[in-house]
Amino acid sequence: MAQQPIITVNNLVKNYGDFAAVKGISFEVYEGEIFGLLGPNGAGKTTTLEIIETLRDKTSGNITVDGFNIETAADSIKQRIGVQLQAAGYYPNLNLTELIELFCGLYGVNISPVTMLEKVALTDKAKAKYKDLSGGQKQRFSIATTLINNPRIIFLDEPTTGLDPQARRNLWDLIRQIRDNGTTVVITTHYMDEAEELCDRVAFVDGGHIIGIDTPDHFIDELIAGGFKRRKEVKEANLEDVFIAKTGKEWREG
Ligand SMILES: Nc1ncnc2c1ncn2[C@@H]1O[C@H](COP(=O)(O)OP(=O)(O)OP(=O)(O)O)[C@@H](O)[C@H]1O
Repeated sequence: MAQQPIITVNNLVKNYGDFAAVKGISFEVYEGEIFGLLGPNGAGKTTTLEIIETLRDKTSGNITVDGFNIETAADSIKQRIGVQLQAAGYYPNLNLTELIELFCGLYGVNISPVTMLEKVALTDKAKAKYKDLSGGQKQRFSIATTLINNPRIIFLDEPTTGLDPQARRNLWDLIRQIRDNGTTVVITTHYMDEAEELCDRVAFVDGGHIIGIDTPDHFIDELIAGGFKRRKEVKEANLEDVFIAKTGKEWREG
């Protein structure tokens, strides 16, 4: 079956004053995939995401999200997407149930907080405050908040940074589950193992340009076909596998 684009970015340019952060990039995100934007610090990933999310103005270029043009239908786009807020966005004195109720009010939707917390395995923290959660729990909670308006697409900017190996793997499972339930996921990450494991396709961004888009498998096969060889013989496991084998796979953060 042909892949249906749900996001189309055409020749996007973003200048901050004299500085060109995004220099004419084009790509499509397909419906139902996990799409990764990869690249070094300052490559222009967050800028690109924020423009697609309608949070930042572009300098030029065309973008459509779920059939809506960002210039003429930003409000319709906002209704169809879920964006992870930075931690500072959460009221410190509200517990998770109250925070979800607050978000439901903002979106004008009626969903039980327990249902949302169940999706991210946080029902036992329903009465806890956000600030008292572990790093992995905070990330899961913020992913739950992206799902409240039943979005077509969610955007996750480095969702596993700072998490331990179990918490990262559990978050990968959660993100796959969200994809399997029909939500398209756009993610940025600096972890290549994460991108390889999680993303259906990735785009490499460097210096404001896209320098390649493909599946992780194709990229790797292409490199090998070009004669690339790792210097060291690769073992069948790595230190992270040892860590997981010794400490288990269960949720760690209570
Ligand atoms: N508001 C701003 N004003 C001026 N320059 C900015 C602004 N926001 C970002 N930049 C610059 O634009 C470039 C791209 O930044 P961006 O945050 O999009 O990169 P990134 O790929 O997300 O990087 P990282 O991986 O570090 O998050 C950087 O050189 C950054 O300093």
